[in-house]
Amino acid sequence: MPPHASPIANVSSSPYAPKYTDSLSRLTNWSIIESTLREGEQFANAFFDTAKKIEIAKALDDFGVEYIELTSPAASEQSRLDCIAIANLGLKAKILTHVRCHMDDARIACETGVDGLDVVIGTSSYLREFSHGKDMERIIKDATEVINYVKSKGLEVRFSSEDSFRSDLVDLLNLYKAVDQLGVNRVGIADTVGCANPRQVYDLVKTLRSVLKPTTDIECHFHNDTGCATANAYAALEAGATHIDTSVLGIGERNGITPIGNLIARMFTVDPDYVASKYQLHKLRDLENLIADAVEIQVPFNNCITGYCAFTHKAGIHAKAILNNPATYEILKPEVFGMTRYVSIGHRLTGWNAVKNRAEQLGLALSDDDLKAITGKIKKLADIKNQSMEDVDGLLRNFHAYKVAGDHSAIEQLLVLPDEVIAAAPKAVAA
Ligand SMILES: CC(=O)SCCNC(=O)CCNC(=O)[C@H](O)C(C)(C)COP(=O)(O)OP(=O)(O)OC[C@H]1O[C@@H](n2cnc3c(N)ncnc32)[C@H](O)[C@@H]1OP(=O)(O)O
Ligand SMILES: O=C(O)CCC(=O)C(=O)O
Ligand SMILES: [Zn+2]
Repeated sequence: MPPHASPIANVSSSPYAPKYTDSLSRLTNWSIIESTLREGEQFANAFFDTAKKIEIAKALDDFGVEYIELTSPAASEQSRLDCIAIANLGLKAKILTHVRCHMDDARIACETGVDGLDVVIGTSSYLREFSHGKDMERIIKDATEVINYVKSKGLEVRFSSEDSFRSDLVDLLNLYKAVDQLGVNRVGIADTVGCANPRQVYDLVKTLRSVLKPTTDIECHFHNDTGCATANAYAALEAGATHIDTSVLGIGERNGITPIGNLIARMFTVDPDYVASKYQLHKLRDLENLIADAVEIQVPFNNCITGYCAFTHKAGIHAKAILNNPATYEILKPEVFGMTRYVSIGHRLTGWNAVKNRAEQLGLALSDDDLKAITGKIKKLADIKNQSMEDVDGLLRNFHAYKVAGDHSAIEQLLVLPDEVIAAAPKAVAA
């Protein structure tokens, strides 16, 4: 095995793999703040009753997330009761609740039994003018009061600037320095409208890292409006962020945030053993199915790891190489996640090596010439419509039976397209 190779991943031979250790990087030392029960509740379809919230919290805890973030107890009486119920489950994960930078919210939240508060306030001019109406001086004043109060209760506190990437950098750094001096556990950066790209994220996190105490953690929250939520999370960790907000399947306000499964897939390629040591990877599919059912959506077909064709190989060139060595076209090993690989055969992009493999699975001894002839027949049929595995198996079995019987004319017959198939074919094919 090449240096750094892992028996659970196919990532070791990338010529672009990091060749030196970047002192800022937290790519191999990071935590998840799982926000399905906060950001996820902001998804248009989401309604979680208490029992469902508890089931989700337990499933997240089983999976191994470090933190579970809950909707503000100020949102409604039931939200408050649910916060208390989940804070009292005795889970391994730390329980946080997410509140406005306001003493009313902080007081209610501190009485719920959670481990910590994620405090947020918008800092962009859009939000200062059109949301809460406070200037930077007032934000720092309110932040100071809330943070001191939460700390006086002995709880963990994170302070975050909503819409960080449309906020003035000098304003942001002044605010973060002020809250850092107050002794927050973490500061947060939020790409609330999904406008940031990985390079901007890297720059902002790196700058922030340089002004904070080394012991202050950095949490990042990325919306996916322009498709960068997972890449931005990766860039943030490269630049020294310590915590990433996720939700299951990425559910959240609008089209949501970094999906936990995407983050796992991405980070697995960096340090598979580290990721496998923290999270119960084979439970990811059940976790996603739980949320998909709860909010009445399908797991997307192209979901990382668990999408229904995430480990399906189709084109003949791919199929041959995959059958020889799965590392050729797979960066992740399906079995690590409790998934299985599938080679699709019954289509016009198939190749004789894939057909040979299927014949071997069926225990049918056929020569290479036989298999090439059968492949030709599959392609002719598949030019009209894709063939099922049963169709392909039937063809292989019949060919084999005629061969054993020495019935050459039956084989010839088998290899031509029947008249009724030609007649039923679309005109261009029949001609
Ligand atoms: C980007 C994000 O996702 S942040 C998290 C979003 N989460 C939520 O909104 C939680 C669910 N929200 C709710 O249940 C309600 O909005 C509540 C309970 C928080 C507030 O409800 P209401 O008092 O009816 O106010 P409303 O929702 O209409 O407006 C928000 C109020 O919070 C203020 N506000 C907005 N953001 C903040 C903030 N970060 N810190 C302090 N105050 C804020 C606004 O100025 C406004 O105050 P106003 O009542 O003086 O106008
Ligand atoms: O609290 C935070 O950091 C993030 C809040 C949020 O959901 C957002 O800004 O999109
Ligand atoms: Zn958000």
